[in-house]
Amino acid sequence: MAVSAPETVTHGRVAAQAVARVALIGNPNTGKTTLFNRLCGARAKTSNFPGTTTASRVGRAALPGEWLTEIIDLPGLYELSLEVPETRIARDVLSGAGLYRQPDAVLVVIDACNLTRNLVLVGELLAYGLPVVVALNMIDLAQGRGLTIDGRKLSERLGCPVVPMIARRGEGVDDVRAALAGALSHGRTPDAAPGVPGEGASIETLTNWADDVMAYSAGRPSAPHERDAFTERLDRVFTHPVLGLLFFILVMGGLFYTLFALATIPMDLIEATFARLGDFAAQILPDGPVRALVSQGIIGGVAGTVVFLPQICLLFFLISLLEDTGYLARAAFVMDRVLRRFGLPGHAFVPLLTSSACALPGIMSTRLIPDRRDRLATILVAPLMSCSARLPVYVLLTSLLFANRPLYAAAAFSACYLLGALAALGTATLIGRTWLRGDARPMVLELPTYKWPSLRNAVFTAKDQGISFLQTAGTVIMAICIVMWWLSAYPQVPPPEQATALRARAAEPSVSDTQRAAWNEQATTLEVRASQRGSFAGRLGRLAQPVFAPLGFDSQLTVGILTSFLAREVFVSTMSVLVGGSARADVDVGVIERIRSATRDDGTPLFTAATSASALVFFVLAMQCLPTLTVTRRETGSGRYALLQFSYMSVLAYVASLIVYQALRSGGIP
Ligand SMILES: Nc1nc2c(ncn2[C@@H]2O[C@H](COP(=O)(O)OP(=O)(O)OP(=O)(O)O)[C@@H](O)[C@H]2O)c(=O)[nH]1
Ligand SMILES: [Mg+2]
Repeated sequence: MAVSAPETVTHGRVAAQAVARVALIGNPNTGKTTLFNRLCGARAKTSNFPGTTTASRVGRAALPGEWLTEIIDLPGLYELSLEVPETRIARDVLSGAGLYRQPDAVLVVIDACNLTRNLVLVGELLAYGLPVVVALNMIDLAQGRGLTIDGRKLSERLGCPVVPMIARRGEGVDDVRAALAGALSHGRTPDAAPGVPGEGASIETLTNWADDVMAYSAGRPSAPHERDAFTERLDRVFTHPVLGLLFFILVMGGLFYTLFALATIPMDLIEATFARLGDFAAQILPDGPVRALVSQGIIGGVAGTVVFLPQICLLFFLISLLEDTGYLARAAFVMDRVLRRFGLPGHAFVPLLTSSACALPGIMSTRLIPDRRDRLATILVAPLMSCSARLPVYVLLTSLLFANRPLYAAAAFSACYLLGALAALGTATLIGRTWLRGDARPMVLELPTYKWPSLRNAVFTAKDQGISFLQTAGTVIMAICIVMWWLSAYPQVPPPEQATALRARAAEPSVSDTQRAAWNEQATTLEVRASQRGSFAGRLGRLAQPVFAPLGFDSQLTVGILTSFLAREVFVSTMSVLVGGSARADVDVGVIERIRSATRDDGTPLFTAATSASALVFFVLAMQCLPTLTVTRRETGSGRYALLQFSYMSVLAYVASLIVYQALRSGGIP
């Protein structure tokens, strides 16, 4: 919870700047966060999907008249009286319970297109007795549908200021500031307008009152279900049980294809650039441990991180666009029918989809799910969805599996996502039938209106996610890379006798140039292999290797797998550092090429088809993310569930990889 502890305000003294608190509240998807960002100059995530904000956040805004204001952006909610987590937070904030200091005013954002339903919440808030300012948002959309709302008449009936606005374009934001400053300087609650239902009024009374107010202030009566023919027609397709599902699969397929096709261009560029940079560093630095650390450890580590940035940014860019059009909410609706069969609520769609970017926000967004049983089930299965940290590993392993056959690679890539999703659903069913018995509740999700997606929003989302990837994953990856490089480079062992002998023979003047080069190369390979075997990493890998041998992993791959238990994306860079020494002499080969040419101790290729497939399955299913376990523990309030999640997924991954490897081997595939 991001709400800060209460501050003490000295009363009785005229302060140049007073700190006032304003609670920002409203139905889901009405534009609260958009307004919050405008008021506070912040850039919190907004999207055309109800329930984007799941925890409150606080920002500061300057209002006219020296008011320095703290604004609390609350999660969207329909009725204060409902017993769900987000309304409990809102009620606590409004009544100043616990840590919260009671706000000095309430800013309600209402959607002009759904006035009646939004007014129910306004009615409840008016009964609280705090000064209220109503922001009448999305008037552009309302006008587009021939609906006009008279702000003055509405204000008259509500007994509080009403400011028409278009938060997305920033129109009316100054008026909101002025109205807030006015409400704050009035201090005490104005008397309720006649006709406003008092405290404890039933939802029925409130709805009747809302209808009445609506009829009085709107130019054309509109029921919430009244929607234009275009929306109707689109919805009939998108929410159709069969067509809707087909369309959904098509959209997701297109999404991943675009991702795969477009991101490779900047990825290749980044790989080539870093390869050159490593080459350059190796040339200018004097020979020794520093040169090796910089050109292999550091530059290799940075390359292994940055190379996946294009894909992560592109994924979030595309999801943001999709979300903003309003399509994603239809997809959730379609998915509800599917998910409920597996004992998950339609609400779980958002956390699961988010988890296919990253399980951390995914698990946090399960706060939306009202039922604890449903919530727990969703949290437990969420990390099985393929997150973007698996992306680099999938890219690597699928391209090792299907070199120069991009179509096959793309298919294998999609199959990984499918396998993850199926494992999640299967596990949910299993949990629902055994441990957490009970039916998932049907979903009540409001379909937002269709909108043109905001490009600006998508760019910002992509940028934010990219930065946060670099900050969280990047720093961890960097650190692990350097440690891994050290583990694989030390302790240094003397070159094997055979290598020394080869070099001595190569140094003789009678030897031809080609023969000399060949002998030297053989010597290098022998030296590298010896130093790897003697290093800490080599010893560790050999120690654990028997456990992973039935999956087709050699000691290098075992080291890669072991280190990736902290954060799975580390795998690629670990492998690239580990096999770095045995790379071909030319420095220009990229990461993937280098790993492809890696060999086992006996000289046979490391990544055979069976091993690549087995490793791929392992990465789809294994729980290799320390931060996720921390969040599971926090969200479920018990380390037990984190432990359960870890053990279950590890065992699942091991068994599945074992089956794949052994089946492929017995099928004659190397
Ligand atoms: N056309 C139009 N769109 C708007 C306006 N204000 C916000 N939006 C869009 O409405 C969508 C929802 O905005 P958010 O700010 O995320 O809404 P929210 O109330 O914070 O939503 P939750 O956090 O999910 O409860 C976004 O796609 C915004 O770009 C407006 O005045 N006109
Ligand atoms: Mg929000």
